[in-house]
Amino acid sequence: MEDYDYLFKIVLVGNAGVGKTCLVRRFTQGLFPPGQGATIGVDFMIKTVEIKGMKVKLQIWDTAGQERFRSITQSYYRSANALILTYDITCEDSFRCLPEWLREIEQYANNQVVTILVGNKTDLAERREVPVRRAEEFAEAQSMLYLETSAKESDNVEKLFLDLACELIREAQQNTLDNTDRAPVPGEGKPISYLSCCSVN
Ligand SMILES: Nc1nc2c(ncn2[C@@H]2O[C@H](COP(=O)(O)OP(=O)(O)OP(=O)(O)O)[C@@H](O)[C@H]2O)c(=O)[nH]1
Repeated sequence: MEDYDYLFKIVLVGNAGVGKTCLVRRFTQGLFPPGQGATIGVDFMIKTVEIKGMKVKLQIWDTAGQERFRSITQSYYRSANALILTYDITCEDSFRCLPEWLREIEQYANNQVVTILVGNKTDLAERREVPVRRAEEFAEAQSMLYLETSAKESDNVEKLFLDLACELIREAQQNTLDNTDRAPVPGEGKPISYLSCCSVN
């Protein structure tokens, strides 16, 4: 027996140094690690949360932002249910690279993937280089959700992962409904569980 109702795979992508590892560590372990080194390849963490009485297991994959790991990290996109596309609000460069990340997503992720744009490091407001409005417009144009966070101050980090989990549950339930509503095609087999629950012994 599985000990959860839903299992979702979430992958974080974005330039090196934007704070992907810190976001994951803050959410899964409740800490902001000092002197966090660059991620090598990919890292993996699990956290189970409870949403509306359901156990939701989140498999969180933290990918390296450095270009040299790109061929490894791309292979993790395919099976992702959600992608957290992260930039640093104090680093214009990390925002300017977003179209490049979107091309990667388009090429390697499945077309059902839920993508959220995250501007991290809001605690460094005095060093902000990317205005909120600009990021909002970019996210809207790309049909992405958008949120700003601070892994350091723990601002919006819990909200980021829980909102994403809620959205994934909503989509999963919608897909189940769509499949259940589908009229049976003549000759198409029915699942055994359906037949057995209707049989009279
Ligand atoms: N002030 C501030 N610093 C942050 C925040 N998040 C991360 N940092 C710092 O940014 C630097 C990079 O953080 P990481 O989490 O390693 O960044 P990353 O995106 O995982 O980097 P790669 O593994 O190289 O892709 C570290 O020095 C962190 O301490 C934040 O919310 N606020």
